[in-house]
Amino acid sequence: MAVAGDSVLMCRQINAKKPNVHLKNRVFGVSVCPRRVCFNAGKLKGNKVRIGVRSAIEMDDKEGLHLLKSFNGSLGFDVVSEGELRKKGFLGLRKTKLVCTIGPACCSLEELEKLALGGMNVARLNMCHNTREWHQDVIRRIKRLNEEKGFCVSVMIDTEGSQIQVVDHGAPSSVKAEDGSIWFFTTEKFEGSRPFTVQSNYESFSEGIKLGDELVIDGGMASFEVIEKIGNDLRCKCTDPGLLLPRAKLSFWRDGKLVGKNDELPTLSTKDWSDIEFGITEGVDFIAMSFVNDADAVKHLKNYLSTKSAGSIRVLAKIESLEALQKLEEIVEASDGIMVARGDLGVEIPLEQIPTVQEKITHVCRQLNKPVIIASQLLESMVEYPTPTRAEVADVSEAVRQYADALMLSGESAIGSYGHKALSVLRMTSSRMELWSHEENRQSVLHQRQLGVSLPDQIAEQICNCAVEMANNLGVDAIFVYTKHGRMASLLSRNRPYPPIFAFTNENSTRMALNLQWGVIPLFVDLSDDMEGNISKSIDLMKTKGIMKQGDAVLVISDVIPSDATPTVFQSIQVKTIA
Ligand SMILES: Nc1ncnc2c1ncn2[C@@H]1O[C@H](COP(=O)(O)OP(=O)(O)O)[C@@H](O)[C@H]1O
Ligand SMILES: C=C(OP(=O)(O)O)C(=O)O
Ligand SMILES: [K+]
Ligand SMILES: [Mg+2]
Repeated sequence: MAVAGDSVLMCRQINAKKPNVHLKNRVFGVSVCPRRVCFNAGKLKGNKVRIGVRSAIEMDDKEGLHLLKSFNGSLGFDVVSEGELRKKGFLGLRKTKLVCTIGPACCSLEELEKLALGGMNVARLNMCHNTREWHQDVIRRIKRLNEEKGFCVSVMIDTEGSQIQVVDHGAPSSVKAEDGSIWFFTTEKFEGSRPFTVQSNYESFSEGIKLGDELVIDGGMASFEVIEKIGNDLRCKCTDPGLLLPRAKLSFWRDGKLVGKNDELPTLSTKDWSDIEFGITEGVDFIAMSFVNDADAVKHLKNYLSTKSAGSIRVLAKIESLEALQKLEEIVEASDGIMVARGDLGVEIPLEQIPTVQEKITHVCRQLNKPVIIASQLLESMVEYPTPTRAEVADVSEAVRQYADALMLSGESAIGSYGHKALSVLRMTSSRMELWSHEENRQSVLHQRQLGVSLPDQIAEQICNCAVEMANNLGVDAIFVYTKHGRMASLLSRNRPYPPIFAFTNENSTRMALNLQWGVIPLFVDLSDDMEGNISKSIDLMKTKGIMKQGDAVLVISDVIPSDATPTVFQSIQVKTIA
C-alpha cells in the first residue's frame, strides 16, 4: 500500500481509543504504533496532542528500540535570559536582538560585561579599524565572559571591503567646509593634516569624473563641484556647506545619478581574506561581508568556509549599494542573514528612499527566512549626548514594528560616551514596541511564500506555520523546539509568535547563530535520540529551577534527526500542560 518516501499526516493522542491516519489525503483508521494509537484530528482532548508528519512509513515500533541516552541534567540558559525570564515572565522577554559595535569606548572586560548584562546578543568588530591584536584581545575577552560568567554573546567580524570612496582630512575630528571654499582631493599620502586638503584611499577615485560633476560627502553631509582635474587629483568648490568627518564616504553624481563607481574591485580584498582567516582561527560566529554586489561573492565565501571546516560560521551580506538592491533576492537566498547597512546605502541612494528600502529588505528577508539587522545611525546623537532625539526613538520603533530580527549600534557603543545608555534605549524602545504590537494584535499576516523545494523542507515549514498559529490561539506560555541546525527554530521565528521560542540544541554553533533570530532563546543541552525523553527532561529541569510552574502550557516542536535506529524523519507538535 505505502512505500518508503510516502508521507503520512498523523494526528494522534496518546492513549486515545479510536485510531485514524490520513494517508495521501485519505483517512485510514489503522493502528500505527503498537504502543500508541492514533486519533482523529478534530478530537483535541486532554493535554497531550500530537500532530506529526512521517516521511517513509515504518509502521513497526522502532521508536521503542531507542536507547535512552542521558540528558546531562543542566539547562543551558545564559544568565541574562534566565534573569529576564525570572523578572518579567515568558511574555515579558524581549524579542528583538541587539548588536553592539565594539570600539575603544567599550573594549575593556568591565565595559564588555556591562554591555552583555545590558542585553548585547552579538558583538560586532569592524575590521576597518584598529589592529589585529586589538581585535584578538576583544574576541578572547568576550569568550572568557561567556565561559566564566555564563553569557551568550556571539562574535561578528565585519570586513573592510574594497571601499574606494573613503576620504580623510587628516585631523582626528570633523572639519567644516564653508560655502564657496576651494578644496583639494588627492591620492597623495601624507601624515597629519593640510588645510583644505582631503586624502582619498584609492588611486583611481577620480577615473571617469568630469568637470561639473558633483562630489558628495557622506550622502549629503557636504557637496562640492569638480572645477579642475590635475592628474588623478581634483580641485573642487564647496556648493553645499557641511562637515567632513574622519573617513567620510565620498560619491560622485551627474544629472542626479551616481557615477564613477568601480565595480571591478573584488568584494573581498586581500586584507579581507586575511581577516577571514583570523576570524576562522579565533572561532567567530558571523562574518558580515561589506559591499556585496551579487550572490556569487557570498557563495564563494561560504564554499571557502566549508573547505576550511568552518562551514558553521554564518555569512551575513551587507546591503549597501545600488547593485545589491538590484540583486536583493539572490543575495538574501545565498546568505545566512542580511545587514541593512544604511550608512553606505545612504551614500548610494537618495536618503529619502532609505525607509522604504529598509522595509522592503526586511520583508524579503522574512519571506526567505533569513535574519535581518538594521544598522547605522539608529541613535547617532548619543555618540555625544546622553539622550536620543525623538526622531531616533521613532526610527528604532519603526524597525521593531517592521519585525527586524536585530538592531545595531555603531559609533554609539564603539566610541560614544553613552554606549551603555544607548543599549538600554534600544532595549526599552524595542520592548515597548513589541508589547504595543502584541496588544494591538498588529501581527501582520505573512503571505507565506513557500520556501521548501523538497518535501521535508515544505513539511518543516508547514509544521512551524501551524505550530505558531496554535501557540498564538491557545495562548501557551512558551514554545519549545529541539533543533540541531536551527532550521525549525528559525522557521518558527519567521512567524513572529507571541510566546518566546526556547530552542534546545546540542550544537554550539547553532546556539550562537540563533542569537540573531527574533524571539529565539537558544539553550545548549545534551540531546539524546529519545525525543520524548529530551522533552520531559527539559520540562522537569525548568520546573526544578522554578522557571515553569504547574498549569503553564508549552507547545513543543520536535524534529527527530534520522539515525541508524530510526531512518525516518519525524516532526511533531505537542501541547503540554505542566502537571
Ligand atoms: N575597532 C575600532 N577601533 C577604533 N574605532 C572604532 C572601532 N570600531 C569602530 N570605531 C569607530 O566607531 C565609528 C563607527 O563605527 P562603524 O559604523 O563600525 O564604522 P564606520 O564609521 O567606519 O562605518 C567609526 O567611524 C570609528 O570611528
Ligand atoms: C554598517 C555599515 O558598514 P560600515 O560601518 O562597515 O561602513 C554601513 O555602511 O551602514
Ligand atoms: K566594515
Ligand atoms: Mg558600510
